[in-house]
Amino acid sequence: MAKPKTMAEKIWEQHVVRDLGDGWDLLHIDRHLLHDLTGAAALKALAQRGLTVRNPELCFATPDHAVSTLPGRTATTSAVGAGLHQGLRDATSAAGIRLFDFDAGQGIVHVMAPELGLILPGFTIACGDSHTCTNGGMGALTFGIGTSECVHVLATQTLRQRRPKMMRITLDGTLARGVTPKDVILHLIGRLGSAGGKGHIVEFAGPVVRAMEVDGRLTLCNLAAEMGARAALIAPDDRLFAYLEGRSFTPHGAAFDAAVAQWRRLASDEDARFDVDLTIDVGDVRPTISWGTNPEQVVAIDQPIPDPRHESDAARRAAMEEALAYMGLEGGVRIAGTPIQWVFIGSCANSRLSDLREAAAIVRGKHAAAHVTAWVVPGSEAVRRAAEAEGLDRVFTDAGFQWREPGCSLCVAANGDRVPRGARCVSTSNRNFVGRQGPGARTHLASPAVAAAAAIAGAIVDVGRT
Ligand SMILES: CC(C)[C@H](C(=O)O)[C@@H](O)C(=O)O
Ligand code: SF4
Repeated sequence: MAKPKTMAEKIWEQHVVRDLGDGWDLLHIDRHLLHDLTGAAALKALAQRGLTVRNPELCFATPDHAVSTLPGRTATTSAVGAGLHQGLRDATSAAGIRLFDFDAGQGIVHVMAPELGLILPGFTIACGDSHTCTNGGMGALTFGIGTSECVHVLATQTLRQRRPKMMRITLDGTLARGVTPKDVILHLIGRLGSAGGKGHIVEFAGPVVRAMEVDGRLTLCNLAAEMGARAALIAPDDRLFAYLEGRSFTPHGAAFDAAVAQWRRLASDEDARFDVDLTIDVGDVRPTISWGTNPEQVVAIDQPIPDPRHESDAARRAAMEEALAYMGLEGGVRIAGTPIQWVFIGSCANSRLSDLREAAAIVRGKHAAAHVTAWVVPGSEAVRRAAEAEGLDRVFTDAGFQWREPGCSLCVAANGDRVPRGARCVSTSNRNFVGRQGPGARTHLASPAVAAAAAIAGAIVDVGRT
């Protein structure tokens, strides 16, 4: 009998072009996604080496990191981004690569690609970006790679990879009311640590994942990068097939049915062996928020910030003290009640339609606190249009929030926009590193619901109690 395999092993084996020895394989890449930073740089480097793109029809590009998100923007509104955007336009047009430009499907690459049906179960996906793992929520095997590896993929449509270790995290229980996929993944990162998934491809499984909408699965896989995982993925199921049917790049008619039959066989075999196999009951997870400068420094919203004086490990204690000093917080004090000045609802972690609905449900009929600047940045033009069609933009603008154009925006502050020094921002993004949202800016990672509630209250509040 054939050896039982994990889902990642099945996809991996279907894509091996050559065994390179020493645990390395050369893999075929089904889709290569390019953005305005690494994508444009890789195309430039390729041209400089006199090489051409092997399969332009398998490459798809969009400008997201450095574009302006100001309403009414053009390609030159962002002074930092203008050159990068033009570079991506020129290079993709010269290479014959399809560019989803402004007013033509633009968005954060990890938001627009799944919604267009560009990511299908069983595909291998490469992108010069660490959050490529988001796409594992679609049942794809992903590779977040560096610019030089992007050049390799452009030239050969293959990628050299070392065979990974496999980890499964089975999420058991039933989520409490008001607890979102973002809370679950922040909780998991807090519990397992920011190196908890290191060297592994993480498969999320179990009843909580099965009950989760596709958008939520994308959020879960997105933050696997913050657990150090090489990739994350979720077995495709009827919920995903229903999501995929009819999307622009999804197969249609009989081809779709045939694809579904193939996709059903991707799930890990019953007896498949994982190097690490965890089962975690998430029934008691509460809305969760980060307090520090690393995504593992999180706390349930009704709990006090951990006190470094109670930490016995000296290195950890020092890291906690340093984080608290940067964040302007004190250990042992309840996090709820901390005044905030900024809110950012956006990023590839949480800028899909369901995220905007989650935030709008809290904001509707209320107004942001006078001292708070609150931005809503939809993940893609398609999300923006869908949200506007159901009036969500008005819900936000009536409440004093800014309704912006799609892009990475304040998640990484690479387009010139930034949270001011010393300002405290509740952000639905995925990284809270020192200076991530601007020099001296203080970031608290949270769900759209927690961020929206904080904007209204002008302080971090327990959404369970608003
Ligand atoms: C700029 C890009 C290469 C980077 C990444 O790799 O993730 C960015 O998207 C981020 O989130 O920090
Ligand atoms: S939204 Fe943030 S995390 Fe996602 S790709 Fe852009 S910069 Fe990276």
